[in-house]
Amino acid sequence: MKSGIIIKSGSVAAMTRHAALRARGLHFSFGDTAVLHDVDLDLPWGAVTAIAGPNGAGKSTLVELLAGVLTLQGGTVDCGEDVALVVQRPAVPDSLPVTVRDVVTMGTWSTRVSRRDRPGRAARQSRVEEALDRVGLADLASRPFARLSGGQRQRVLLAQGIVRQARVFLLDEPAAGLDAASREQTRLLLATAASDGAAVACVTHDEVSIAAADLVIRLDGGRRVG
Ligand SMILES: Nc1ncnc2c1ncn2[C@@H]1O[C@H](COP(=O)(O)OP(=O)(O)OP(=O)(O)O)[C@@H](O)[C@H]1O
Repeated sequence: MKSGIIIKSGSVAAMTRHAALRARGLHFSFGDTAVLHDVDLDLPWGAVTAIAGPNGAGKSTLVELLAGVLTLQGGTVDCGEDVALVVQRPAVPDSLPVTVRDVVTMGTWSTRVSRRDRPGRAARQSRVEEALDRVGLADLASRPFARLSGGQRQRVLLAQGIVRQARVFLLDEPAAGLDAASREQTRLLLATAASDGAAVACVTHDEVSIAAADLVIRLDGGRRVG
């Protein structure tokens, strides 16, 4: 993956021109505490971008701004695409009776496709089953979402994004708390999404994931340092 297809076949300048998501001059503060200072970035199509940096550098804040979960205070984010956000610790009340399959099926509720162009029920169901299979959760499809581990919940959200046919995936520490085999499986999933053309960005502390990424964005103290 370090030999990212795009880097080898085109220039970084070309990737920048065709960025799936472009952010300029991002500033963000929690109260009086500034946590991001003038951050610029481009997420290219067809590549995995690792967002790295020490604890408290502002990585999660950055991803939440890019996904629109936090409201911009300064700067711009341009992205005309459906963004799938896979948060660090997907939470759900224990009493909420939703299964893994239900959560993935929510990906078929896209409002970006007109009712007329929406695939039929059977096609939607088979898309859900394929996505469950792709993230390795087919065996857990009927289990309540609240009874999954953190890493499994992240994979469910990833499957939901796949079903939604999201073109931009933002993941906050998809490797955190996973064993080596699951980390490798997640890296492969992200690489496959990128080789299918999606723009993938993941916050990570995992050196193997950073080394495997096509591009690395480094933050320190809320500033872009690489
Ligand atoms: N809701 C909040 N209210 C106040 N300060 C916050 C809040 N969320 C984050 N911060 C602060 O903003 C800074 C950046 O936090 P952020 O979670 O974005 O860093 P991070 O790089 O993702 O860290 P980590 O690697 O530990 O997950 C930290 O100093 C943190 O304490």
